Amino acid sequence: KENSSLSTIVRRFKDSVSLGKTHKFWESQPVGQFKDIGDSNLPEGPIEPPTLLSEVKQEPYNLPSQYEWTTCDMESDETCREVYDLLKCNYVEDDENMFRFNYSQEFLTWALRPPGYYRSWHIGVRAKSSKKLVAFITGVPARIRVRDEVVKMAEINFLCVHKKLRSKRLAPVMIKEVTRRVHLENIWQAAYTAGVVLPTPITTCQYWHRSLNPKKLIDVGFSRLGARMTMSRTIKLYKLPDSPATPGFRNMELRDVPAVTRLLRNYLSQFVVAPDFDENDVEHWLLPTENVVDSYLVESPETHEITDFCSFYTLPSSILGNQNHSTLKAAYSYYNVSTKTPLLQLMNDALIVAKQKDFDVFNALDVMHNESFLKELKFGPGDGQLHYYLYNYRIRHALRPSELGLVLL
Ligand SMILES: CCCCCCCCCCCCCC(=O)SCCNC(=O)CCNC(=O)[C@H](O)C(C)(C)COP(=O)(O)OP(=O)(O)OC[C@H]1O[C@@H](n2cnc3c(N)ncnc32)[C@H](O)[C@@H]1OP(=O)(O)O
Ligand SMILES: CNCCCN(C)c1ncc(F)c(N2CC(C(=O)NCc3cnc4ccccn34)C2)n1
Repeated sequence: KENSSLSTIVRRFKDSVSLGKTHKFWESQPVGQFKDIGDSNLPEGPIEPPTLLSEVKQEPYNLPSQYEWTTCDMESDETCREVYDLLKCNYVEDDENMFRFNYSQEFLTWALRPPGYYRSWHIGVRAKSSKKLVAFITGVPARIRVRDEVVKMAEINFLCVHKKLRSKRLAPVMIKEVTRRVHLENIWQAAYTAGVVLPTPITTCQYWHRSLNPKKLIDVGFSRLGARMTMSRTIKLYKLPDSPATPGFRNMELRDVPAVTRLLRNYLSQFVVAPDFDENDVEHWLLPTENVVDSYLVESPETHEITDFCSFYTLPSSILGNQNHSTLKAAYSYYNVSTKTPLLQLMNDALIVAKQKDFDVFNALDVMHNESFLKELKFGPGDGQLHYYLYNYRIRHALRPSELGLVLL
């Protein structure tokens, strides 16, 4: 978006203010502090040592008296529906409150039940009287490599407080409670992302968007007709072939897990921060799951070697207050590896299959090697930034997005 809208200016102002304001909660936490930026005497690694499990607070943190903790069993359709409804109405919106993420129920059960997950890390808050779910926060276990150290971490996500309960300091209680429950499993680090600036990002990424259905995107206000552009010229600009160009480009299947794991582990080893995926992880996170995650690979027609891989996840957004459309169908670039097929061609094939699947837009962060294809494949810079954070682990210098090999949902 060339001329920054007022909301972007306001957000940038808030971001810069955040650097100056006191963060009563975050200044009490073992995270990089703004005052420490540039202090290269501070060692890289854990900020606080682990404590003895007997020393971890055994009972949950106190909630305001009218609320109670609940563990959300995502295997229960009823509970999963309650979580879905809470997020559908109260989760992340864009700066102009035109869109709100609408993570599907099947996406949530996939995102929250990876190998080795803990049900106790799916934490809800209910009103005692109505039993209504009013807040949520989750963790899932992950092995994250930072430089040459593989660290057991919790990936924290889906922090949500009902709109009616905002600005009551509930979020810090949710965060302390998930921290306590993660500590009980002898895990002392976490990774998380947010659209807001907190102490202290390890890197800040830019979102890029590739129009697939430009007419709808303009109708709903996601994008604007370019200067000196007509609608028909815009539709032609973003037109894509009907089928992928790469010979041997096909859906990933269960039998491909070992080869894809090798390909991905080798590729991710070049980044400073990246997941340490094994075959079980690859089977869960990357095997195609309808309406949740799509993954493709290139199998050489001659040698049957698997040489390239690309994937994207499905995250629709509710369109708030538009007569003609209620849902924005968005695909988010996930993990991509190119060893033989040029990344540009591989990603163009990803755009082609996403368009075939009726997505309206294909989003990508400027992480890994994504910058090499964004402009050429007609992605435009978004106004959303995504800040990456580690909890209880210091990185001496902020990373460039291209040094990051981690995509959170
Ligand atoms: C070892 C294991 C560790 C595990 C934990 C690792 C840490 C995990 C951290 C969580 C990773 C989450 C990853 C995601 O899910 S990011 C997505 C977050 N969710 C949304 O944006 C959905 C819509 N918004 C809401 O539901 C509420 O506004 C939330 C719940 C976000 C804040 O509620 P509310 O607006 O009613 O505010 P408050 O009065 O209760 O509390 C104000 C305090 O909260 C700090 N705040 C505000 N927004 C965030 C945020 N996104 N991450 C961390 N902290 C945040 C804020 O700076 C202030 O602290 P301080 O500035 O005074 O210090
Ligand atoms: C905690 N998990 C982090 C990932 C959650 N993710 C995917 C996310 N976090 C912050 C963002 F800034 C963002 N953006 C995608 C870009 C975009 O599409 N912006 C227009 C738009 C359409 N729908 C929505 C809904 C909410 C916010 C912006 N929206 C900006 N994505």
